Amino acid sequence: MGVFLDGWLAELVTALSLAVVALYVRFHWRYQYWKKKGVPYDEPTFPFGNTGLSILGQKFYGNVLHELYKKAKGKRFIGFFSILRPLLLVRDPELIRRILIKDFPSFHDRGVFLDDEEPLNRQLFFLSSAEWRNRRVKLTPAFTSGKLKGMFQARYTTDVIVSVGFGVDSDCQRNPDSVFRHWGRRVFAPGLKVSIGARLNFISPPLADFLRIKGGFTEVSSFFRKMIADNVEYREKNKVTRKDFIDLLIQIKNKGFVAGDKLENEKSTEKTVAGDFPLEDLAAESFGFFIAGFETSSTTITASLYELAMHEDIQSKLQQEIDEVLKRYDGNITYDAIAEMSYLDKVVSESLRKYPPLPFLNRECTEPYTIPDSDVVVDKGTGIVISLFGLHYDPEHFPDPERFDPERFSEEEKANRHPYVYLPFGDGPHICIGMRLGLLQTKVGLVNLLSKCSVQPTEKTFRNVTYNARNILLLPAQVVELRFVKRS
Ligand code: HEM
Repeated sequence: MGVFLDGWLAELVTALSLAVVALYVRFHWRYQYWKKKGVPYDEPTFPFGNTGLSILGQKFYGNVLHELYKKAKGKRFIGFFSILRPLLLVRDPELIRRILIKDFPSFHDRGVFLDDEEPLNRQLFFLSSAEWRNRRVKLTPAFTSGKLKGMFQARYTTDVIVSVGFGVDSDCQRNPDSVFRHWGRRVFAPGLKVSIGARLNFISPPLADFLRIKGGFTEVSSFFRKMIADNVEYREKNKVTRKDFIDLLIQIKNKGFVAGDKLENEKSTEKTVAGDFPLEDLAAESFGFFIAGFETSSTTITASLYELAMHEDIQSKLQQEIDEVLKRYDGNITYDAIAEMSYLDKVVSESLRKYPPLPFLNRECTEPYTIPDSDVVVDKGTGIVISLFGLHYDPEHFPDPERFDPERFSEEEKANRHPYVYLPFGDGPHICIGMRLGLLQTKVGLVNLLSKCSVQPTEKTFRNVTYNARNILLLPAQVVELRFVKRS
């Protein structure tokens, strides 16, 4: 016998039904949000809003956003929902420019949730603005071209990142099972639970916060933190210096700034002092460099090689440039030699257009904001999303967008289009801090390979790429099979 009804089962079913109805009403009411504001929006469905396929791992989030972008053709922005959270996808390049740069004070957070109980989460990409600003000022001098030139060694992605970031030799090229590749893979090819968590951190931060989902790094946390702590201790004890990020981060930890840069004097305000960048933050930051630089650059190298294999004419033209420049540098792949390869720059730019490793940018509205030339007020807390697939594949900006054409990046073509329709590294104060390093290591990898080998498709090489729906970063769902043929 139940308290109100005949049996406990009937009471349970009734209570559950009432809860579902209450939830449904709550969602239905929330889903009127954009309508009430007079903003065009994509009709959401209960309970995931417009991002269900991505949260459930059935569709790549980059593609979900691309479709929304296409649906909003002719409009400056479109509203949508991630579960209960209203988001605004912005299409208009002029409005994008304002959000990223001029009106940055109203959008200074990225709006991604990562639990700060996990020490590795305390890194630039995820910090909220109060801490981010100070950290960004400290870290910027570590990425100047002078510093990169000093660190530069001709190695490939994992090795470069590991060498410059961690000060240890990873030997990933000769040993594909090296410990770094192993841990790198654990970060980027996580299990189901971690991958759902990672998607929620980006797609639905409030739910991730509610569920206290820590982000994907807990599994790898102790390995990286111990490695960095041992490394720092060894260097400090034995007075070892190497020209790498760890050196620079140790300087920040001990002195509060990086020596030898203009910024040292310009920006060392009273906030930039020793002691507010402890070892734990140093570890988080170097781990951040590892994760931000590992997959992004290797994806760009793979994408470039894939397109070059499919376009023999472009590959020959590039190899001709590489051969000519390297001849002048006695075969040495130096920083200056890479800088002289202008066609290489176009090829990499076009690869980043078609395959932006992070195919969206996000910001959170941090104070009510009236969209210029409209009556729409964006409320504090609203998520702002910019679809890079949308912009980079928009035929209005890039005619015949599926075609791989490095000439889109000739000075003339670049001058003919709006600068905010091509944003593989983002822009504004949150722009990728590792842009120069990412480009450099991608180019070094390509030059190393293409100076010795040509690349060809095999019968198994796919013609239509699809993306791994469980990942936030762009990763092909299939293996990219290519044949390398030694050049004579
Ligand atoms: C081809 C390589 C790379 C691509 C395409 C790429 C792309 C991006 C993008 C799109 C953002 C977001 C920018 C925004 O929101 O406006 C970003 C942020 C960031 N990237 Fe990269 N990245 C690359 C390589 C690297 C490397 C090598 C590092 C470090 C060693 C790095 C470190 C970071 C950090 C720390 C942030 C956060 C910056 C901030 O919020 O202040 N990235 N990157």
